[in-house]
Amino acid sequence: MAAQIWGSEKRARRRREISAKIAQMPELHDSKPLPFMTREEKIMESARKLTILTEKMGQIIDPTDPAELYHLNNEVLGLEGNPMALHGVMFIPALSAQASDEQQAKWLPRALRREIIGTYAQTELGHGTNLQNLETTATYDLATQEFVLHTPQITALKWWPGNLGKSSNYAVVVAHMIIKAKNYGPHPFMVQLRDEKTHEPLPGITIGDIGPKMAYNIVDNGFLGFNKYRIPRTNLLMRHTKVEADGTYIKPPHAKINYSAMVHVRAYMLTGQAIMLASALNIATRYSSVRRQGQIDKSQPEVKVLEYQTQQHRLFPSIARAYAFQFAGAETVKLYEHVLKEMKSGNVSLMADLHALTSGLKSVVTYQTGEGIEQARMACGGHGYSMASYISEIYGVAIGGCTYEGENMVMLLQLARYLVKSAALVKSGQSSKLGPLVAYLGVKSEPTSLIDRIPNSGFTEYVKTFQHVSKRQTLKAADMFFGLMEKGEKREIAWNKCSVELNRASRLHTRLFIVEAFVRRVNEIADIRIKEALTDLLHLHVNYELLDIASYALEDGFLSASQLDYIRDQVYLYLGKIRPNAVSLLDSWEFSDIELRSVLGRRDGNVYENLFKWAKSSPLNKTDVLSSVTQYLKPMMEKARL
Ligand SMILES: CCCCCCCCCCCC(=O)SCCNC(=O)CCNC(=O)[C@H](O)C(C)(C)COP(=O)(O)OP(=O)(O)OC[C@H]1O[C@@H](n2cnc3c(N)ncnc32)[C@H](O)[C@@H]1OP(=O)(O)O
Ligand SMILES: Cc1cc2nc3c(=O)[nH]c(=O)nc-3n(C[C@H](O)[C@H](O)[C@H](O)COP(=O)(O)OP(=O)(O)OC[C@H]3O[C@@H](n4cnc5c(N)ncnc54)[C@H](O)[C@@H]3O)c2cc1C
Repeated sequence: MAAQIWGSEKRARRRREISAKIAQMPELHDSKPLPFMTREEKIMESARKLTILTEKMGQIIDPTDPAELYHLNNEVLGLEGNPMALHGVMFIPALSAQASDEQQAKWLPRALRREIIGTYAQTELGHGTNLQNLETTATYDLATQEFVLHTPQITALKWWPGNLGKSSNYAVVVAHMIIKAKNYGPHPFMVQLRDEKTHEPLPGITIGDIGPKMAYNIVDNGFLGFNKYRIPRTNLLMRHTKVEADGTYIKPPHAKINYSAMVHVRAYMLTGQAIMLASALNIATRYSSVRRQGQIDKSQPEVKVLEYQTQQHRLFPSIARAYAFQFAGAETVKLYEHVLKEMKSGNVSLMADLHALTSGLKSVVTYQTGEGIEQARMACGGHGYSMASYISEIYGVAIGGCTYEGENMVMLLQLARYLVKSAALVKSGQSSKLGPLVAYLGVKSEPTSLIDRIPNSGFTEYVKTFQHVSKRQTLKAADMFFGLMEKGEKREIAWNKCSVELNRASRLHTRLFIVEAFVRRVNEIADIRIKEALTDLLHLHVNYELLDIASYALEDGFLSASQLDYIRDQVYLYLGKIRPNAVSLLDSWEFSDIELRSVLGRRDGNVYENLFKWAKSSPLNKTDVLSSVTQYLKPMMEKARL
């Protein structure tokens, strides 16, 4: 199963080997539990481990393999981030995709050797979503052949970029490029921010940390202002766009090609979300198989809380989602790598499809991951609320994904643009022009679902039902939009008036894709035992998800009330079937205790001993009487007693 999750036997084996090596290297372990550290201590601890990793990485992993590097980071540095998180996730991908060969030769080896640390500075205090209204300017000075970066007012301060505040000395900065008074829109520039020797900010640069956040507090998300700060013309990233010495602008082959670093993260973050969801569920499910509370049959001893149907219903559909996200994420990364290769050789025809797909997936996956992790926390009762579970940290980090790389609602609306265009093709009889991801919009649907009549259809009837509701909602929202315009409404106003319905279509379309990715994977599996276990999980997935969106299928009678009862029964049937495998389905992800960082979810299951030991090590327990008591509470009580 681990091979299914991680992509191959080799990958799964390498993960195990890497975890085993790290277990033998105490210098790479947290020196004390992260929840007991201040933010400054955590940042120091992370930097300490990061530098050891830089020295010893070659002994542990193949540093050219991104999957191995990712696992190493998760184990050693953890999910709260690290001082170079954005360096790997966005800075290097931005240079790789957007810098010319000559620029790459100059900067990439230095970045890869970690001579310099970089980030991706795009979002501003006043604007994150609407990139067209970013305010930082890069004005070309023909006389000196330099761009002059400037922050015209407080809202133009770069705000949020990870590791910008304190760690990075370089950044890819997105600014509006102005040449001879003409604004060419946002473009990426390579900018040195700090002196390479002293790490002091360079003159003309105001920079710092934006303060603590809900989670991710090892990352120094930062602010950045420029005061007429000059950089050479050749620091504009010039793989796709060029500005010649005389100010001549050569436009890129696709208007949005400079957005590639964002698409990179949107594609890769899906498996990251799956891992966080599976981690939280691993903790909750292990704990639920240790925790005994109450009886189902009063004549019997107390049961493990995992025996309760409500507990299973709370956890198991999310287990199925974690697998589904992992499989859909793997397909998306494959597509992304293909499109990137095509883009490098000038073929940009697949960019729109990739953008639509990743926009929808990042939104649905991050939202449902957040839901699943919060359920996992509640499933642990009181101990879930303790930082000893570590679930609150996982939650805080995971839901950051609902916001970064494009706010979820906004990204769903990006997918909706694609769906509406596709609906227009269907309506004008041009279904043959539909791309493979939306081809189902052009296929005539049956009048009613056959879900309960062909139970051995190998999920075909389920996929058809998802297709039906997605198609119906897409066409309905598109009709609403076109209808308003026909009545004379301006396009943008009509769009806004339909946007809730449009986003519903986007979610349904994305959920269909996730189901299909899960079905595709299960169909590919040869090992009968693995296939069986995953088929059970897939049964739970399709039935649970369909129940969740049933109102769309009931509206037009595609599903009947009795079919809904059938689907519900199937959910209960598969909850029971999955119960014996539940812990194994999560243990198969093979998270080490070091990686999970959860006292509650450790592999040994010694929950109560571990919790007591952990509480005793709390800094508050170093002394029996705190100074807050001697200084304030004791005098207060004494005064009251007089
Ligand atoms: C590893 C895990 C670790 C995980 C660890 C991760 C650590 C955290 C990292 C976080 C880093 C960040 O957040 S970095 C900052 C991220 N920021 C964002 O994501 C900003 C979100 N905003 C945007 O992406 C954009 O502004 C949009 C897409 C919302 C709107 O862009 P716009 O330029 O105004 O375009 P708009 O008019 O809406 O659309 C014009 C046309 O362009 C198309 N279009 C728009 N974008 C694209 C695109 N990328 N590719 C192709 N086409 C595109 C549209 O579909 C549309 O096509 P047509 O319909 O006309 O055909
Ligand atoms: C943990 C974290 C890490 C980050 N890292 C980076 C980084 O490394 N580099 C970087 O540059 N940025 C980074 N960001 C910033 C991030 O990319 C932005 O916050 C994000 O793109 C959302 O933009 P915003 O903050 O402007 O939200 P807003 O757009 O202001 O969103 C506020 C509300 O307005 C709604 N809204 C906005 N526009 C529309 C619209 N057109 N239609 C409908 N509704 C709309 C949204 O749906 C939302 O409900 C990070 C953010 C976080 C939280």
